[in-house]
Amino acid sequence: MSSLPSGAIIAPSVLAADFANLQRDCEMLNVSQADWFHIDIMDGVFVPNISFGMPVLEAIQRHAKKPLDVHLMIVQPERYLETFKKLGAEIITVHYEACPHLHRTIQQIKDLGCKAGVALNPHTPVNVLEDIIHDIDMVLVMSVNPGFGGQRFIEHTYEKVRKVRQMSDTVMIEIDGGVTSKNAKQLVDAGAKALVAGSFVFSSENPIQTIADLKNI
Ligand SMILES: O=C(CO)[C@@H](O)[C@H](O)COP(=O)(O)O
Ligand SMILES: [Fe+2]
Repeated sequence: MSSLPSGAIIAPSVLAADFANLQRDCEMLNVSQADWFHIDIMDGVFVPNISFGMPVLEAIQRHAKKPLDVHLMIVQPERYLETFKKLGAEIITVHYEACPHLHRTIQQIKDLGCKAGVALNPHTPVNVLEDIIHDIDMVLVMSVNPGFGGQRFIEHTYEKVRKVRQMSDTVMIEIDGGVTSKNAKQLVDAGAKALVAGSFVFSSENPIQTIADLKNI
């Protein structure tokens, strides 16, 4: 991806924001050192939880002044790609496990002018990406089972990140789930570039400072 910051990209997950104060939390992210807004879309089918949909994303878009990094935990994501683009998505990530025609789905995302990411569940080996990795902009390595914020980081993630980095020098690697200041540096050292953090940021006393701490690992 072009014009990337030299350090880690910090992408706070809006799933952990206070939805009764969404504008306030978006404005907090705007003034913080956060690079992206991470947007978790869950359909209750691919994952056992429903997060939020288009009206909420439309509200986020009105207040967010940074790129929207949209993580689709839904079946048949190709049905909604155009809508997510219209709602401001700059990066769209679909799950390998949800896309039988992954190459086509990736092309559709790129044809919309978005960056294309592929997410892997914790049990999915990285070698399934062998024939697609050079067509995508980002690999999202799930470091928890998708569906919920606030879960514990799976330690095997470091090994997966190293394997993805061996497959490609250039692909962006994003880590999602249970990221804190305790594991952030080791993840970056293993080859990660973008770190998603939900509860660690929004449950902290001073989210702006917490984001700055992650940024400066
Ligand atoms: O995609 C997901 C969960 O499925 C994540 O983006 C979580 O929202 C991250 O939250 P924390 O684990 O950082 O609390
Ligand atoms: Fe996510």
